Parts: sequence; C-alpha cells; structure tokens
Amino acid sequence: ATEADRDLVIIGGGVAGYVAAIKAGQEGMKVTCIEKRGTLGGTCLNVGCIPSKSLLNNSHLYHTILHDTKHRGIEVGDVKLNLGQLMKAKEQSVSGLTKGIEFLFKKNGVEYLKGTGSFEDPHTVKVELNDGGETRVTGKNILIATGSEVTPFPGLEIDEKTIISSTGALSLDHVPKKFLVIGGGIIGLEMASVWSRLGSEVTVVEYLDQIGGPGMDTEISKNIQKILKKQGINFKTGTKVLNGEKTGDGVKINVEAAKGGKPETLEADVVLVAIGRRPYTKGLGLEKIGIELDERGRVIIDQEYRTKIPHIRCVGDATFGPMLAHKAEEEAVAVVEYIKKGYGHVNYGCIPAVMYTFPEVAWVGQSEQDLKKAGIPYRVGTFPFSANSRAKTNLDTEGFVKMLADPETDRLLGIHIIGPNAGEMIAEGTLALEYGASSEDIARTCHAHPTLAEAFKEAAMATYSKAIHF
Ligand SMILES: Cc1cc2nc3c(=O)[nH]c(=O)nc-3n(C[C@H](O)[C@H](O)[C@H](O)COP(=O)(O)OP(=O)(O)OC[C@H]3O[C@@H](n4cnc5c(N)ncnc54)[C@H](O)[C@@H]3O)c2cc1C
Ligand SMILES: NC(=O)c1ccc[n+]([C@@H]2O[C@H](COP(=O)([O-])OP(=O)(O)OC[C@H]3O[C@@H](n4cnc5c(N)ncnc54)[C@H](O)[C@@H]3O)[C@@H](O)[C@H]2O)c1
Repeated sequence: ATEADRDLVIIGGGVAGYVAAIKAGQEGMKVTCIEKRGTLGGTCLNVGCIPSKSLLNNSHLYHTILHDTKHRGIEVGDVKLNLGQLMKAKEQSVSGLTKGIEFLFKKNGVEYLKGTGSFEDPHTVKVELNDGGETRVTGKNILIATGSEVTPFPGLEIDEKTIISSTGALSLDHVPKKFLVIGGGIIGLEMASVWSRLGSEVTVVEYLDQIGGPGMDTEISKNIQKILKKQGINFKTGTKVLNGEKTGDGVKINVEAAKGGKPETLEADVVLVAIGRRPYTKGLGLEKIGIELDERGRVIIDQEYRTKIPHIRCVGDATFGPMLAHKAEEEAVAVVEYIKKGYGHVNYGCIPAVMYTFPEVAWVGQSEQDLKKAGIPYRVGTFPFSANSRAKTNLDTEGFVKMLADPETDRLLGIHIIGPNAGEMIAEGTLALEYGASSEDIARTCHAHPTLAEAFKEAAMATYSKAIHF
C-alpha cells in the first residue's frame, strides 16, 4: 500500500474537530478536516452554545426592560418585541464565529473539505463532497469527531414546528402561547427561560425529582427551581411522559407520576423534546473496519483516545464523558499532543458546568449527593448574594456560593454557585480545584471590592472559619 499522505485526517468540524485541526496545524502537522454541514463549528456554534446564549441574553434584556426597571428609577414607554430582529442578531453572532474558524484554518494551514466522510479502510477516508463528486484522503492518524444528535422521543416525530428539538427552539418564527418542555435538563431549562421571557406559558415535565439533571447539586437544584417558578415557569417533576399526539393545531401529551399515579393530559402549541443527546456515528462505516461502540452508541476508546485501531482516535460528544463544548476542546488539544508528543492532559474531575438561566447556575467538582454516596466526609461553607455589596447595588441578590471541602486537609472538593455571572465566577473555582487549593487558599487571596467574586471569597472563609459579612 502507498503511504498515507496526511499526518491527521479529522472527520467532523465541530468544537472537537476544528480545535484539533488548528492545534495540529500549529504543531506543523499536515491536516485535513472534513465537515458536512457547510459551516464549521458543529452543534455548538451553529445550533447549540452560541445561538442559545444570544437568545438567552437578549430575551433577558427584553424581560428586564419590561418588568424590572421601574424600581431602578427608569421608566420606559412602549416596549415591543421584534422576534425577526432577535433571530437576526443571533445569526450574526453565529456567522461571525463560524467564519472566524475558516480564517483560523487558513492561518494554520488546515485543509478544509466540505463533505461527508466515511472509512474505506483504516487509513483511507472517502469524502462525498457537498458540491458533488467524491475524493479520498489518507491519514497516518484519523480522528473521529462526529459529535451527537438529539435523542428522539418514541412516537413524537420532530417536525421542528409543533414538535421541536433544541434546533427548532432556537429559530421559532412566533412566540407560542403554550410551550411544553419534555426534560428539565440544561437544554430544557435554557429554552424554557427564553420562551417564557418572550411571553409563552411554559411547563417543564421532568422524570426525576430534581431539575438540571442528576449531576446538579440537589440543594442548588431545589433553589433554582424556586427562582424559575417565581419567574413564571411551571414544573412537573417526578413526572413521566407516556406518549403524545398531534392535534389540529397543537400537541397533546399524556403524563403520569414517575412512581405511578393517575395519568393526566397536557396540551400545548409547541412541544420541545429535550431528553438528552446521543453520539452520532451514522454512515461512518465503523463496522467495516471493526471499531466498536458501547451500549449507548459511544465510540470505545482508551485513555489516549485510541480505538481498537490505535491510529484511529475519537474525542468530543461521540465518545465518553459530559457532552460539553469545553470538554471537547480540552480533549482535542490533548489528542493532538498524544499523537505528536505521546502525552496530553485532561482533568476529568475538573470540568465546569454552567446553566445560563437567570441567575446562572455553575459548578465544578463533586456535589453533596456525590460525596454522600461515596462516603467521603466533607464540610460546607455558603455565602448568599443578598449579603454581597455588588449584588446589592445591582439589585440582583438571588442565589449563593456553596463550597465543599475535606474536613481534615481543607482541600476543595466541589464548588456550586447560583447567581448573576456564576458562569464567569466558576473559573476561579475550576482553577482552585485544578491546583488542589484549600478553602483557606481562596479566603486569603485578595478579591477586589465591590465585586460578586467577593461572595466566592466569603464562602471560602465560611468553609474553614467564618464569613465576615454574614
Ligand atoms: C442547544 C444546545 C446548547 C448547548 N449549549 C452548550 C453550552 O452552553 N456550553 C457547552 O459547553 N456545551 C453546550 N452544548 C453542547 C455542545 O454543543 C457539544 O458538547 C459540542 O458541540 C460537542 O462538540 P463535538 O465537536 O464533539 O460535536 P459537534 O459539535 O456535534 O460536531 C460534530 C460535527 O461533525 C459533523 N459530522 C458528523 N458526521 C460527519 C461525517 N461523516 N462527515 C463529515 N462531518 C460529519 C457534524 O456535521 C458536526 O458539525 C449545547 C448543545 C445544544 C444542542
Ligand atoms: N449550558 C450548557 O453547558 C449546555 C446547554 C445545553 C446543552 N448542553 C448539553 O447538551 C446535552 C443534552 O442536553 P439535554 O438537556 O437534552 O439533556 P440532559 O441529559 O441534560 O437532560 C435531559 C433530562 O430529561 C429527563 N428525561 C429523560 N426522559 C424523560 C421523560 N421520558 N420524561 C421526562 N423527562 C425525561 C432526564 O431526567 C434529564 O433530566 C447535555 O449533555 C448538556 O450538558 C449543555
């Protein structure tokens, strides 16, 4: 056989794929990235992180202007929603970023093929080009970075009009009167927030007893549920969706208590299916070359991201771990380092999560229920934003910072925040955990005044001693 002519061929141009491509380019590798969507950035940039945050930000601004200005001394006249412009602003953010990645590809010498890749043999990827025709590329190393897709709900076919996935929820052309969300995980709660702020009557049906997914600290989950309820979102937790059907102009959904009970029928104009995402490896031809998936469809890999065929690796949503863009990005850098240098670094105990509701929820490390389950002793320190001077000046005092630390060594085990800008504040917690800091390390670090970050410092003080302002 002729020798493979590229150092690395990447299938998928999402966060995992494009970051690996840029990193490989920077390392002087000859690299090709294949993406079928027509734009780079994958789910995150096109139909995930970025468009959702644009809608969350602008719907929050709209809601604030409508309901939260008078007591601040600002009186506004007629406030109107221009949904078309709201969507245009979202599209502008998306296209600016996706084009930026094309620029970075050029800058770093990455070859970009617009088309669908599949394995012909372990070193050869066939590419069916989007504009017709096909080509073949060969790689010494091949990276599977094909991401994930929405998990469908059996019997509820997604038409992106009345029964929608997150993709439809990011581009509705009207504000539905009744918006029902199946699944109170992160997607469900972010989209519930957007449409509730824009005027829909929103109900979230969640199978578990808590919202935010099982990974969210239960105390935090209970608190954010109360806050979101006050904002007008209805919750049915501990409730199972049985089935549903389209009616003339909407959808009927049958539910019952998860632990059994009387069935109930809920009606809505639009239903969002947000019960999770599953790895996407369709059409890759993995079976042909003997690469295996686990029972949840994840590509099976070892600690260096190698499949059974060691020069074929996989990172991002298509394999194990939380389906998060920053986790995919970390792995993308690490996998190129493994290929190039033989070592890489991702600390899976230290991957932050952020839910961009208002206030935001952010956490890193272990939850109280994790620690209890593992029988690990811990002590808790909390500090409420109602006692933080910056939160008070901002008139946004809901939420708190909660820290969990080892009672003997004081080493931090987990940090959980509900509060404005929690997503930015958690970076300090992530750094602390990454470097094995103690709560006293944080408490003895000077924090500028007045800032929300002081709540972080005071929670640390409360963990090993006492907070000053509470
Ligand atoms: C609504 C929503 C909001 C989200 N918000 C956040 C957030 O705020 N923060 C966060 O961290 N995460 C968020 N996520 C999750 C995040 O989008 C994913 O974790 C991330 O996109 C995973 O990156 P990836 O590269 O592994 O996969 P993807 O981004 O899915 O990229 C895979 C790419 O591969 C392409 N592809 C697949 N098969 C082939 C093939 N055979 N040939 C060529 N190309 C192929 C696909 O077209 C796709 O572009 C969100 C997800 C959704 C749905
Ligand atoms: N801000 C962010 O970081 C962000 C934003 C959006 C999405 N994401 C990622 O995208 C992925 C998918 O998000 P998601 O919210 O769809 O999944 P998820 O797994 O986070 O939540 C799905 C929820 O649906 C519930 N559920 C499942 N079946 C149900 C049923 N039959 N009836 C009622 N409830 C049911 C589950 O109990 C769970 O709470 C996640 O991995 C998430 O981390 C991240």
